[in-house]
Amino acid sequence: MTGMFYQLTKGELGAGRDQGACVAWRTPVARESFPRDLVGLPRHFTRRHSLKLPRKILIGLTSSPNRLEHGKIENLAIRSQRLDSDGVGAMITNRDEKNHLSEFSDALQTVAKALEDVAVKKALAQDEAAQWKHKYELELLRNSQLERSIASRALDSSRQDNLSVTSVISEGDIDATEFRSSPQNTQTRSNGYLQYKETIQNSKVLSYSPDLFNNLYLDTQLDSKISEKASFTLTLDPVDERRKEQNHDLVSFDDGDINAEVRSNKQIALVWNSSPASVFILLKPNAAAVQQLCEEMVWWLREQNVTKIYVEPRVKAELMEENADFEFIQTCETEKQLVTINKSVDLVITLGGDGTMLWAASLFKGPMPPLVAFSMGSLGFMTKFQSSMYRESLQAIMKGPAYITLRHRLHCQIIRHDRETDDNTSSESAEYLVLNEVSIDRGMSSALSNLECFCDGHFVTIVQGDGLIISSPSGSTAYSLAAGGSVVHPQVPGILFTPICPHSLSFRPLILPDYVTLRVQLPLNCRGQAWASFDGKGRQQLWGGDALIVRMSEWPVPAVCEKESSGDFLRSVRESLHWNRRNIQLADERPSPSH
Ligand SMILES: NC(=O)c1ccc[n+]([C@@H]2O[C@H](COP(=O)([O-])OP(=O)(O)OC[C@H]3O[C@@H](n4cnc5c(N)ncnc54)[C@H](O)[C@@H]3O)[C@@H](O)[C@H]2O)c1
Ligand SMILES: Nc1ncnc2c1ncn2[C@@H]1O[C@H](COP(=O)(O)OP(=O)(O)OP(=O)(O)O)[C@@H](O)[C@H]1O
Repeated sequence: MTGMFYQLTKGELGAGRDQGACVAWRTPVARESFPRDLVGLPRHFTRRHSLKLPRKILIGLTSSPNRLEHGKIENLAIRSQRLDSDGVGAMITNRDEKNHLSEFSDALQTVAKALEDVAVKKALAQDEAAQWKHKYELELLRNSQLERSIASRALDSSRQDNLSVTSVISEGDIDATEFRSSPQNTQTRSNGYLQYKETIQNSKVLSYSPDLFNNLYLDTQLDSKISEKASFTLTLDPVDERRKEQNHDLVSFDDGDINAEVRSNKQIALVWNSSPASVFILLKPNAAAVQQLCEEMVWWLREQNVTKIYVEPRVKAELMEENADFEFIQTCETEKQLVTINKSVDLVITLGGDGTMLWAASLFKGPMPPLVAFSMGSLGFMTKFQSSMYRESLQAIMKGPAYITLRHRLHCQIIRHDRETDDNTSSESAEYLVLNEVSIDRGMSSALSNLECFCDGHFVTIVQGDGLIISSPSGSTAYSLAAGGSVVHPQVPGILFTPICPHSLSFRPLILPDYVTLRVQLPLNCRGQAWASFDGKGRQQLWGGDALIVRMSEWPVPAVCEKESSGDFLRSVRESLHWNRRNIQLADERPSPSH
């Protein structure tokens, strides 16, 4: 035997030919020693980073080093260069054929390492590109906000009061960018979800200007008229006296001892600076009771001096069918108008179940006004307000203060693999904001899904099963719960990583910190298809080479609490999910020894 060559094509181990001296090596030992991580590793690498993997890798064993060097080794060397500067390292020479198996195994390990390194480099490069893109977009948004503010001043000096509020308040824009991208920056993360700038870092007050809720994300071409939204202030823990003395550093270094007295346990209260006067009501469709309540609520809101009431076009048509007097209700016909509505809405009200709340959140593809969710569904985990008490509840909320749960959303981006150029950086991409989760499943395919997962560029695992759920804490009680994920309080900053029916005994769900960027990609050679769903909607098919990038969004859903964040959450866990429901054990009827 002069030599043996093994071809690695599409992640499969096969046998090649060396000048007619080929030995087909298909023993179980060789297969077992084939490193698992190598199977299905991405083989599509951008030209920009020169990380394109070869379609075929040759691994040679020979008893003649010279032949390797001057024969097939040429082929190997070329491929090695493409793979990594360190080379494949799989060319092994061995005069002792008995040791071939172990040498071959070592060689494969080396190749696996090289492949993994390249995959990690690629993921890092793409994550970095995504982060830069994101920073760039934020910068654009800030600039356009600034420009609008300047234009507004020039246009109308009589609105000076409003403008001065805006300029002061703009210091306190809620923005989660820094804390996400900077895990080390514990100071700015001291309040969990809120990040506010130096000037007000210790003031315990976050203020929202009307401009804050303009839908900057979607459209910057809208009119630059001064918004008529009511302004308000979000105050950290104004009521709880016990916590007044606490400073907001997550970690303090007093006396050189590191302690963490204050964690992300703040309650957030909303205080209106001026009364809310415009409301957007969203209804669950095809429910007579919901429509009836909406009609009642509209008249009542008018009595409360709510001057602008918006509904969806479908709802306006239904209301007008009932009573032509509803003409005053406003609506939108186009997406652009919807954005304009978002700019001037003080409060969003949903009448329905959790699905209606998800629907409402999906309409706001950027900042969102406070949301009050009335329960008119079957489960109502997140919809804590009783519809029969809407007058009392809305009166209290519009007077303020009201507790708020900032329900964080996930920003998801699909990056399509360009099948023509064989890379996936240049193709079009679609973006989504989800309140619950993005799930990737195998759709109609009967094959195992095969999803390669990276976290901040680090290889995590390959999901082989029905799919994967990447969930927000709010979504932890939805699909993720059904797949065995932990129930997480909505104010715990994290991202849930929950497999769906993994074909493995040891694949436990994970909870990752909220600053990470996750990347899930389909190998080019995947057998089945995959589908991504966003809060159970908008299904998108993913093909081999496509990737999904998920990170925490900076635009949460500020949900008004019925009582306060923890009280509402625990009540839902007990009453909606019947968590730990069990008959209480009977008391011991024997007298205790002391009696
Ligand atoms: N196997 C499952 O449990 C499963 C499967 C698919 C989708 N879902 C969930 O359904 C959601 C879409 O909801 P929908 O109302 O539009 O669809 P839907 O009408 O199919 O209802 C899904 C159910 O999940 C509940 N739900 C939704 N969000 C919740 C949350 N955050 N906490 C607790 N319960 C919640 C709803 O109250 C409803 O009863 C998806 O985001 C997904 O989480 C669950
Ligand atoms: N305004 C809307 N427009 C279109 N679809 C909507 C709207 N509101 C709700 N939906 C959809 O209608 C479906 C049912 O709504 P919802 O979940 O609120 O009711 P439910 O199932 O009775 O309540 P629960 O979620 O408490 O079980 C959901 O899939 C939701 O996405």
